[in-house]
Amino acid sequence: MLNVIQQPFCHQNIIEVNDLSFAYQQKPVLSNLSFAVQERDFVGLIGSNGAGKTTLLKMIVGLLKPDSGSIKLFGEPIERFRGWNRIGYVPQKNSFNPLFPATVREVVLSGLYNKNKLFKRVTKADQLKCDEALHAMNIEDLASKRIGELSGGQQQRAFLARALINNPALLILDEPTVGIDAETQQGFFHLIKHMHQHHNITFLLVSHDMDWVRSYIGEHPKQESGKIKLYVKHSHDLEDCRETNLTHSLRELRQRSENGKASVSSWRS
Ligand SMILES: Nc1ncnc2c1ncn2[C@@H]1O[C@H](COP(=O)(O)OP(=O)(O)OP(=O)(O)O)[C@@H](O)[C@H]1O
Repeated sequence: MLNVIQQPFCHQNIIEVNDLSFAYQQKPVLSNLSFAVQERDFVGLIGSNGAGKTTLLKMIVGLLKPDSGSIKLFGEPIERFRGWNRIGYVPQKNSFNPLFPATVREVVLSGLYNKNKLFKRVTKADQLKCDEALHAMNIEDLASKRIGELSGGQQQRAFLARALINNPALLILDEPTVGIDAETQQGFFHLIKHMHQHHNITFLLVSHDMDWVRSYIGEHPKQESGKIKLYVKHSHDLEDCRETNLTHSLRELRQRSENGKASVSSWRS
C-alpha cells in the first residue's frame, strides 16, 4: 500500500484515492492503491502494459466503480461529486472510421455536454467557448472537417480542445502521444508543460515516454504500488507556495471583475 503524499499548507488535494481495489471478472488489476494529487501537481503514471493505468483513470472519471476503497475529487466523495466540468479527460487514442459523421466542431462541443446538459441547445456562448478551444489548439481551420479525416496529431489536438472547452482545473490524459510523429509529440509536451507552469492546471498523465517524464518530472518515482509508479512534480517550489497562491488569488479576482469568468483564450501565450 502507498503512503499518502504529504500535503503542504497551501494546496488542496484534488484527487484522493484511498485503499482502492478493482478486478475484471475475478481477475485483480489494482489492489489497495492509495495516493493523493494536489492542486498544480503534474503526475506521471507509469507502468508496464496491463498494469491497470487506464482502469485507474476510468475509475477517477467515474466510468468504472471500484470494488472497494474510495475516491474523492476536489474534496467530495466521487458518488456525490457534480463538478465534472472542472475535469478534462482525453481517453486513449480512438481510431475513427473516416466516414464517422461528427465534425471537429461537434466533437469539441460535445465536451460541454454532461448528464445535465445532454439535450440542451447549443448557445452562442457555447459556440464562443468552442472557438476559443479550437483557437488555443490551433485547429480553427479544421473545425468543419470530419474527425475521421484528420491525422493522428490533429485528432489529438481536437480531443485536447474538447477537454479544454470547460476551462478545467484538472486534465487527465491517457497516453496522449501514441501514434503521433516525434515532432508533434515534442510540440504537445511543450504545450502541456506550459499549461502546467503558467496556467495552474493539474495533470494526471499516463505515458510510456519515460524520457519525457524523467526530463520534466525527475528520475525517481514518488510512490510505487503494484506495477504502477507515480512521478510527481509540483509546478513551483513548495516554499514558494504562499506567494504563488496569493498571486493566483489576485489574478482570479481580476478575472472575475473583468469578465465574470476565466476564458480559454488565455491558454494561448
Ligand atoms: N473491459 C475489460 N474486461 C476484462 N479485462 C480487461 C478489460 N479492460 C482491461 N482489462 C485487463 O485489465 C488489465 C489492465 O488493463 P489496463 O488497460 O488498465 O492496463 P494499462 O496499464 O492501461 O495498459 P497499457 O499500458 O497497455 O495501456 C489488463 O490485463 C487488461 O487485459
